[in-house]
Amino acid sequence: MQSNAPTVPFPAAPASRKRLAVVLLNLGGPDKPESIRPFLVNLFTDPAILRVPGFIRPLLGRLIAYRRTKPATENYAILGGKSPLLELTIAQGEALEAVLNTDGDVEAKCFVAMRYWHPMSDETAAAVKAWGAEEVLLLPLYPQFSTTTTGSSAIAWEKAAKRAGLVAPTTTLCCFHSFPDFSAATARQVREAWDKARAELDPAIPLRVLFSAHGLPETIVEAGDPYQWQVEQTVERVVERLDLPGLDHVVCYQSRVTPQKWISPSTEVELERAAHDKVAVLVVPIAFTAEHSETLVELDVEYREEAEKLGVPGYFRAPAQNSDPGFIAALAALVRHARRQDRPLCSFAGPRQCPNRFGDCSHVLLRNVNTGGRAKVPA
Ligand SMILES: C=CC1=C(C)c2cc3[nH]c(cc4nc(cc5[nH]c(cc1n2)c(C)c5CCC(=O)O)C(CCC(=O)O)=C4C)c(C)c3C=C
Ligand SMILES: [Fe+2]
Ligand SMILES: [Fe+2]
Repeated sequence: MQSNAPTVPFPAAPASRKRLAVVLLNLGGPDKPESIRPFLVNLFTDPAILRVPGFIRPLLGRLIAYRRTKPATENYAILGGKSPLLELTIAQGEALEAVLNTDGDVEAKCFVAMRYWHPMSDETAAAVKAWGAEEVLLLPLYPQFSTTTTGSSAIAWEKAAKRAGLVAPTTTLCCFHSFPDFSAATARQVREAWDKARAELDPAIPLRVLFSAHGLPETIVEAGDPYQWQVEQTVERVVERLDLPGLDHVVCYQSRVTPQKWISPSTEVELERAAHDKVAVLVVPIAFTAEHSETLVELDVEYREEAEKLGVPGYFRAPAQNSDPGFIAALAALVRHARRQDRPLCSFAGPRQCPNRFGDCSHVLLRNVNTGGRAKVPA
């Protein structure tokens, strides 16, 4: 894992080992209380998030950010005034880099490019160039593709790479919602959390799994965003591997922050239903791969309190992946597949096509942004 600001020239790589920069894409979070407002301004002025005519966006985005600052500040105060996301992402990068460098054919280095707070794409693209990358792989830490997350980050990276003069061939991975190694690693963590919850809970009380994903405004899904469909796919694959026949489970959506209609059911409504049905819940974050405010505050504090108030007879939470070795091994497998470009990583099926802007990638996620080359489509 390389700091984004190299101060000394890097030594040349041995001739046979290509320099592969793996750029981990994530959303980012404030590093101190004063960063909360500008972080929110960056987020709400992104056209992928605030879909209004361009001339209104700067003003409206700032207004929404201004109104969101107080609740966000209260949330981050619980976490010491900052988001843990960068530290956790750096740790994921270090772990991934160690695994990738056991391969003989590459010299891999992981970088982090956050979308709305530092290090952002411009700094990272400059660092990747300074390191002398011969190949770049953009690896989103979002399992499911959304135009609001991976799509937005990929667009930001493309512009930043141009500004930095980074010309190394670049591959973008759009998603890994159904990637078997990812499903298996996630299922292992969920199963462990299930067994622990079951051991603590009165055997007479049923336990329901709430797979809780970040929500999206309905209009974004209606416009073709595959996120919700991919979340459902992830849940199906994970449940298949849990080996808990007849498991009572549901997919629900958290973190609504705008007044529009968001996709449903909400996690709050599912807590009400659990209270009504007198079942305990195991909440599993299914669209975040690292802990941050929406898991550590929303799930662990707010929803837990709400569940208690509603009389839900038990509240348990499975951890996000963070640097779980199984998850890191799955990321390494994804990187290897992506480099070989010989396997379909996207199971976005049928006539619907993955609307990521790097092409009509039905079944194929990868495209070489700089050269226009396509991944091979398997027969
Ligand atoms: C319209 C607003 C938002 C959409 C759409 C949205 C989509 C989306 N976000 C994530 C993952 C994360 N979101 C995070 C923070 C965050 N997100 C929004 C708004 C939207 N997100 C806000 C306003 C914030 C800031 C925090 C807050 O005010 O509550 C984070 C990082 C948080 C941290 O602690 O670091 C992540 C990660 C996904 C997966 C997603 C859609 C698929
Ligand atoms: Fe978000
Ligand atoms: Fe796709």
